[in-house]
Amino acid sequence: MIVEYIRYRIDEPRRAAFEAAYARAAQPLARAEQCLDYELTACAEQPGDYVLRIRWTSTEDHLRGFREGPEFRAFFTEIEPYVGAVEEMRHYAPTQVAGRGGAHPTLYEWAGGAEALERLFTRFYEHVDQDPLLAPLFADKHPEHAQHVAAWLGEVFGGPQVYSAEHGGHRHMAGQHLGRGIGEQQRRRWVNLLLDTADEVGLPADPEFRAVLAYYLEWGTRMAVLYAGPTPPPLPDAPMPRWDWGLTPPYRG
Ligand code: HEM
Repeated sequence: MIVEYIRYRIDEPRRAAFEAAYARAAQPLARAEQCLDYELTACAEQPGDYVLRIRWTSTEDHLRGFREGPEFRAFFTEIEPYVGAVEEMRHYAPTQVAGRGGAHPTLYEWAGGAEALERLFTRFYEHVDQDPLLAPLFADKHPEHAQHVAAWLGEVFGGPQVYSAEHGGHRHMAGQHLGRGIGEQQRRRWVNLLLDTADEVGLPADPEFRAVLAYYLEWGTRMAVLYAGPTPPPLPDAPMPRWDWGLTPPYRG
C-alpha cells in the first residue's frame, strides 16, 4: 500500500468548481481497483489550500494500472483544469507508526502484552504436540517456536518490533510455511485449538477483542495454507502486517 498526497492552492473564484469537479472525479476513482480510498480536505487556516490523499495498492498500480486503465480518462478530464495549481504530488510509504486516536490501547496491550502471548502459544503448542492432525506438521519445529510466534503476533498487534528485528520479519515467516502442504482440516484445527487455548489461558474474552483475533486468525491461517500449497504467492518484501481494532473499537463498559 502506498499513499499519494496531492497539494493544491486554488484561488477563491475557482474553489466551488474545484470541489464539484473532484466530487465527479471521485466516481471513476472509486471504481478503480487500484484505489483503496481517497479523501479531499480543505485547509482550515489557509482557505484555498487543499490536500488530496489517495491510498493506492502500490505506486506501480497507480502509475501503470490506473493511468493506463479504463477509469483514468474520466477522472483526468475532471481535474485537468487544476493541474497547474498542484504544489506537491508524491507517494509516501506507510511506517510502523499509525494509530486510530481516541487513546485506544493496542491489541497487544489489551491482550496482556508479551507475557500473555507467550503463555498462549506455549500452552497452544503443548496441545498441538498431542493432536494427531497437527503434531506431524510440527514434529521438527524450532525449540523456541512458541516464543517466535508470540513475538510475531505481538508485533502484528502493535507491540514491540521484536519479530522484524530479531527473527527475519514478514518474508521469513511466510517462507517458513513453504512446501508444508497444510490442508483445510489442519488449518481449521489450528484455529479452533488456538481459540480454545485463548479461553484456557484467560485471554480477554470481550466481543471486540475476540472479533479481531478471529479475523486475524482466519486471514493468517488462510495465508499459511496458500504459502504451504503447490503454487505459493511470491514471498512478501512488505513490512509486517499490522492489525488494529477495525470496526470494533475496545469495549469500555
Ligand atoms: C495466523 C496463523 C499463523 C501464524 C501467525 C503463524 C506464525 C508462524 C511463524 C511466526 C512461524 C515462523 C517461526 C520462526 O520464526 O521460527 C511459523 C512457522 C510454521 N508454521 Fe505457522 N503460523 C500460522 C499458521 C499456521 C498453520 C495453520 C500451520 C499448520 C497447520 C502452521 C504451521 C507452521 C509450521 C509447520 C512452521 C515451521 C515451524 C518450525 O519449523 O519451527 N502455521 N508460523
